Amino acid sequence: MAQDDRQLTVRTRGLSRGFDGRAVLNNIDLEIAPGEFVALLGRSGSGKSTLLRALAELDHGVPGSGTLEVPQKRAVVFQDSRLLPWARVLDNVILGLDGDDAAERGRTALAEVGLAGREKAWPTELSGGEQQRVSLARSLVREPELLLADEPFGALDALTKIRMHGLLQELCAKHRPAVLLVTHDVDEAIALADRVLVLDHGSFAVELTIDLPHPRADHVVEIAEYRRTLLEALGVEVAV
Ligand SMILES: Nc1ncnc2c1ncn2[C@@H]1O[C@H](COP(=O)(O)OP(=O)(O)OP(=O)(O)O)[C@@H](O)[C@H]1O
Repeated sequence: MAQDDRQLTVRTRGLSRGFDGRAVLNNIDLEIAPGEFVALLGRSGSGKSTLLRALAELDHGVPGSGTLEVPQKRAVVFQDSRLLPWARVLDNVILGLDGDDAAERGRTALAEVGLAGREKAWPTELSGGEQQRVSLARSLVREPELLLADEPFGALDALTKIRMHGLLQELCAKHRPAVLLVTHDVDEAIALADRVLVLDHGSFAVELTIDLPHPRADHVVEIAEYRRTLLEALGVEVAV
């Protein structure tokens, strides 16, 4: 089959973005297949969020060029859950949804993220991890073909983060959105992704397929090898 005939959820060609005359993304060709989970690593300032915002079409006014194909049915999750403080949890989840069954769908999504019974809570009554669960439910209820996540677990403690990895993995296995996860965490990328990309100086320096079944934690030898490859690509010396 010719390459361009493949069914893809994301396709960029020659995507470039820059600020103040300085190139941040340089001719990026990115393809994400339906249901594929891609993690994006890169040093601070390498352009990860710039790429994610371009895919979310949240970068109007940013100078750039290239083409971008993304589905309309997409959702974005940020490090900060961005819940509306004056709306109860269920209302946050279904805000803007049409249909008589919106509340029912919202309840189902909340149950899926482990928050059944918390529909009437205010966001401030929830822990950081619970707020991120609500944020995931708000995305899920929209049945996105593409989930864009910008360091969604970056502010969580280590244990909560591991639980959230399990939850996200479970939700993705069930709903099969294509995912682009921006993260600083090499272990998170290896735990979750089918493919890891390392962004450096505006283009992909490394592309690594994580060829392990889920759950992955027991595959310590392979994980160590992937880890070494990715840390080297990020310029971190690994002394073992
Ligand atoms: N709105 C903006 N105006 C000017 N420069 C910007 C703007 N947004 C991003 N930049 C610059 O573009 C570069 C890439 O930023 P970006 O936020 O995409 O990096 P990142 O890899 O996500 O970083 P981090 O890991 O620290 O979040 C940085 O040098 C940043 O200062």
